[in-house]
Amino acid sequence: MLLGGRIPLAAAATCVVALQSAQRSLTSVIFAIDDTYTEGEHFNDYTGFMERASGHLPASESSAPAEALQRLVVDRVTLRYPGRPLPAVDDVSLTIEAGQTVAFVGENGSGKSTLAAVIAGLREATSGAVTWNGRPLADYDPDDVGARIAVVSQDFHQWPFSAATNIALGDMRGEPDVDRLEAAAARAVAHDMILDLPYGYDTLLDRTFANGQDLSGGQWQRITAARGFYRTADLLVMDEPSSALDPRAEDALFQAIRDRHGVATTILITHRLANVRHADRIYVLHLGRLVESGTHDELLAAAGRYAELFTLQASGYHG
Ligand SMILES: Nc1ncnc2c1ncn2[C@@H]1O[C@H](COP(=O)(O)OP(=O)(O)OP(=O)(O)O)[C@@H](O)[C@H]1O
Repeated sequence: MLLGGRIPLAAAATCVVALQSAQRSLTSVIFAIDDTYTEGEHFNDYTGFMERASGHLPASESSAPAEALQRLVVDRVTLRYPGRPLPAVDDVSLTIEAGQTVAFVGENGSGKSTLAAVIAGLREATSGAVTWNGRPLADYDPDDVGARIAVVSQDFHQWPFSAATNIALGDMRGEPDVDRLEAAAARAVAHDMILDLPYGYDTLLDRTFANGQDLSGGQWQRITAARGFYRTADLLVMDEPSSALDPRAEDALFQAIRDRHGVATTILITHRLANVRHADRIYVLHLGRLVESGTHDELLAAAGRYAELFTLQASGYHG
């Protein structure tokens, strides 16, 4: 582990400077910072974030402004991590239309997060391509396309800032907007919880500071989801957004995700299959390969891997 559970103060200060001086360069990578950074290839790459935020990673020479998402195509994408015998994502093709909610499901290690990272432009495919309105993602200005994509990662970082700033980090273009901030928090079931904090939205979320406050894992997860909702992105990737939430909060969060249907595009990754019933399309991954796709009803009728996992979960794993 290169960084501890908390970002060191000096790094936080550097980060604030980087954020302030490089608002234009701030991309969805902010959602993908992880405190379990172990190698240069990690999905949640802190160094990669800092370099992008400081403008160190050059945009592609042919970069073009990204227009609003109409159709996203994953065309025969394979990603092989260095030193791994098998690809994490193996020859996957799928199409996502604007406004759809799609779900990636499958057992641990089946490649869901890796595929989402390729779609979000956080990882480069070993082969194949992701196209945004028919044009390869790599052709766009990374900052520009990044501004249209938000990723709520399962390995979110706990920033030592106020609750308001932690949410506002979701969109650094312009001054934080209080109404938008509170609306995003409400959708993520975070608003009332924040109002209960000693200083409300101004509460510093780090107990090592005077008057700072610690949050539980589930409370942090709500803040992180609020960060995702705060960003007015065309495409929102939510990777296990409810793993630490209590049932009431989880239900409310998934209702908020359903409310996006037809308005914005959402990729949902979750092991809680009851929450993907309403998805327009469910993609089932197994050992990196796309093995099934369809609606919940279609997949149940097909009596394949999804039906097996769903039935197992619905029965409480006791058969
Ligand atoms: N940074 C990495 N370096 C090497 N291998 C990796 C890395 N990240 C993931 N993998 C491997 O890639 C495969 C797919 O991992 P991935 O995290 O995409 O699966 P997942 O379906 O999202 O899993 P989970 O449900 O546990 O979150 C796994 O075998 C995993 O061990």
